[in-house]
Amino acid sequence: MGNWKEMSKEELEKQYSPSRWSHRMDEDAVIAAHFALLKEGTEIARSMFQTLLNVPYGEMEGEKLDIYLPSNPSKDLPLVIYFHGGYWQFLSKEESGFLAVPLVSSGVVVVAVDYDIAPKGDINLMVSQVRQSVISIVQQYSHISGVYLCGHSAGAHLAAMVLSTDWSQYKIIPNIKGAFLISGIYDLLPITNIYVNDLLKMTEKDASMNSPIRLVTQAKSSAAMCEILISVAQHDSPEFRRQSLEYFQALKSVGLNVTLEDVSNKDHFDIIENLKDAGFLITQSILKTVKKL
Ligand SMILES: N[C@@H](CC(=O)c1ccccc1NC=O)C(=O)O
Repeated sequence: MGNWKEMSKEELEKQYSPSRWSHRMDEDAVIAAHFALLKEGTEIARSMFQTLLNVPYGEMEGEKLDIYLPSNPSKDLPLVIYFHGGYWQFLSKEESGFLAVPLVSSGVVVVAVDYDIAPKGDINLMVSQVRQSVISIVQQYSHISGVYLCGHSAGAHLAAMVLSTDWSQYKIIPNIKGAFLISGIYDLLPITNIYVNDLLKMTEKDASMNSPIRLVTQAKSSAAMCEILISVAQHDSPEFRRQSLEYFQALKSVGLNVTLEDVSNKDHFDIIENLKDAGFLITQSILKTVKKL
């Protein structure tokens, strides 16, 4: 899978430092602006809509989610579950409500999920938490018209891991109708020996077992009815772009319903920040898919 094995540690660290590829700002500024925008957008969403904040989906302290509700909730609304990015070590649901602004305004329920980021949580715990969050939502909201997943960066990885879940080990099988995977990582092996793994402390076995690109056979059976949209930014690094392309090809080769969207003039950060706007390409794709427009 690619030529990352031939790259020096220095080159790999550059490829897996999204902030170094932005054409808009320098590294520190793009990350600072990212945090500020997501936080501000989340506060706007909380002021606009009825919310249920800090709803538990499990026993552990970190297993909480926020629900953003349309004002006239009818019975069969679509529901989008969002998993935030931040390399499994930054961000939280407190910065994950921004995308509710255009979606909830159009009659979609939005759920933002917290999971225990590193160093508190490891990759196995995070994957099991996001799976449990989906189960919990489906149990509580039996009247919705469909459940859709959305994730950015590390959150797209987690959403992809949900698609590859063997649900026979759970009490119910959630009917996931679609997934929006934005600038994700689908093979974790390239990051096991670089700075990203300093806090995560994944072994190669952890990385391999939690790599969606190695679990497409499971996705083929668990996500057979799912509409999958993989988006990647023009100014994502070549390695990030390769990861999206190869995951797209792998899902396509087993016959899944998957589309790849190359989003021009965006980088790793504004590709998700722009989901606060109704007119943005990916917002429109999400609305079309979940509302069957
Ligand atoms: N060191 C990384 C940091 C990073 O990827 C990041 C940092 C804060 C919030 C989100 C991030 N990335 C993806 O979600 C970078 O160079 O961008």
